[in-house]
Amino acid sequence: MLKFKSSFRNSCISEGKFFGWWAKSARLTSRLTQINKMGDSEPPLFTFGVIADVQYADIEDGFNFKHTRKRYYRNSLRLLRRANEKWKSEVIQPSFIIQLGDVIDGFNKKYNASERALETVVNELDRSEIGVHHVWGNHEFYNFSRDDLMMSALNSRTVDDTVTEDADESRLHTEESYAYHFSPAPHFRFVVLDAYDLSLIGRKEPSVRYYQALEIMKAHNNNDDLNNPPVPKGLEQRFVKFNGGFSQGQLDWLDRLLTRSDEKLEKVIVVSHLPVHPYSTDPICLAWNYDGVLSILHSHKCVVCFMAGHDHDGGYYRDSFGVHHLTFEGVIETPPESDAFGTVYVYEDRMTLKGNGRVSDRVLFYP
Ligand SMILES: Nc1ncnc2c1ncn2[C@@H]1O[C@H](COP(=O)(O)OP(=O)(O)O)[C@@H](O)[C@H]1O
Repeated sequence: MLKFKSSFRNSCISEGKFFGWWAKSARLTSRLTQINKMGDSEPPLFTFGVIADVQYADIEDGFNFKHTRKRYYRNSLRLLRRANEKWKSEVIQPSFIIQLGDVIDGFNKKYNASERALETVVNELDRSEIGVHHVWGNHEFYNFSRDDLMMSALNSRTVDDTVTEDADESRLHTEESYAYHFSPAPHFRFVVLDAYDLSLIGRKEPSVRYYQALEIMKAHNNNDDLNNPPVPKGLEQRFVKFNGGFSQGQLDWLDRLLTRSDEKLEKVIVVSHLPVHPYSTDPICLAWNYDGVLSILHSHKCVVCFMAGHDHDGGYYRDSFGVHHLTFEGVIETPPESDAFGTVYVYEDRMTLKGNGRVSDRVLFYP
């Protein structure tokens, strides 16, 4: 004990400073304990799980396009299992899970393994018996056509028909885009957006939306390879084939829906594969018409949070309207010894994100 004390004291500058530090640290510990106790003693209204960019494929590890990040294609399934087991073991079971898109990797298409890979991840998710809301990302479209996705296990829009009181509205877009909403608890609503509604990968070539997307791309990107960004830096980088945008029809629907939520004094969480705030992501990952979405979000009081994937490094920004923009770290670029998923505890005045591995803890007070 004495030995420890003296060597410890040797590393401290002075006894006075040591006791000052000790008193400060003790106060902080007690405050943190109080905060934890407050959180623990107050049961959340409900909780939900979030995971992004699993990109599973039964292939050897690889790298991203720039060779700056390793991609762990097989291990991503292990991390998905770990997340699911954690959610399953929670004292308060999550009401649902949000899968933010790119659940299997585009490489599956090359190996004719798309169906098998999808079955593998869906079986994995099914083990917890917690309902999953699936968002569609670019890798969904590398593997499947929009028609195939509509018929697949990745179409979770049917889930909302059982939980929303606005079934008519949720069906509004059945033919047009994969956008829907659901209300898991009174005064809370989630909106799933289709960020590839206008895109070269999510629309068939002879279609109005494909040609609209082509026009947008031609106006901003002259490269032969449209996955190659038009500029090396800045917001214009987002005009690449692996991104997309929201049709005017979808934006009008979102606006109407949020007006209704304002009237009902709801809190709304919007989710999409592509982020919409430039400070919440590397701009190369932004939705083409991110600004159109932002101006709608900002014209309604009900919006509290926007969650996205796509940028595997993740990001966070609270904008000037108090809306939290969370971009979740991608599972695919998460080393085997780490994790990348979160559980969100929803309260009357805030949401608390409990992150795992690369996903940080955050307290998100409503605007
Ligand atoms: N700078 C770039 N130039 C050309 N092609 C690119 C560039 N960045 C990505 N790509 C291509 O775009 C596609 C999507 O990129 P990828 O990194 O797989 O997306 P994600 O981050 O969604 O996994 C891939 O085919 C990739 O090779």
